[in-house]
Amino acid sequence: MTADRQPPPPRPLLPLVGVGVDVHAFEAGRELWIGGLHWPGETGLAGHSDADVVAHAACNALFSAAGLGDLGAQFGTSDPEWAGASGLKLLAEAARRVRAAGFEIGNVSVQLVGVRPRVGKRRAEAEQVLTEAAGAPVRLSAATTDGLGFTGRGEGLAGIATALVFPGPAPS
Ligand SMILES: Nc1ccn([C@@H]2O[C@H](COP(=O)(O)O)[C@@H](O)[C@H]2O)c(=O)n1
Ligand SMILES: C[C@@]1(CO)OP(=O)(O)OP(=O)(O)OC[C@H]1O
Repeated sequence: MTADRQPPPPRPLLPLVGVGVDVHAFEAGRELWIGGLHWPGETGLAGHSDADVVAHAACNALFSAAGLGDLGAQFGTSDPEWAGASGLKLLAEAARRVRAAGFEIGNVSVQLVGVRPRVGKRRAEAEQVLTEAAGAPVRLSAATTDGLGFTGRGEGLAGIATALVFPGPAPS
């Protein structure tokens, strides 16, 4: 059998988990977008897109679970389509690609690592827009790292996510 006639891989019988991380440095003069929300008065993050580390970590976790690589592989910085793109746009497109690859999405959980913004007071709002974008439940939590590391020093923010996907209906 030649390389281009390999049989398709067996369909997984169990749900598949994925992991995702994203980090961006603060950059003065940029707007801050986190969890699909604008945070007025907060310093923004440097990036080719809006640098929403929560949405990006969620995308990375979804791609990881579905075996689709990662954010950079799917949304290259050379593509003007993603210049300035919102995290919600990237998350909606990531979810679309995961479903197109034959998976249903169970849920995504994301933790923001950093001191500011304080996500607790806007958690419900962020979870709503992220869930709408993914078409599946997305939960958001946060931790400060107690002053340690680059997040503790206020140099940037990190997002860490897990995602669960499961095989969709078998193709007929
Ligand atoms: N950006 C953040 C960071 C934390 N929180 C909330 O504060 C709690 C305490 O944080 P620790 O790092 O000291 O554990 C945390 O559990 C969150 O509820 C937040 O809202 N936004
Ligand atoms: C999102 C993309 C594309 O606009 O750019 P950035 O906003 O810089 O974000 P990063 O987390 O470095 O992922 C790479 C790219 O996919």
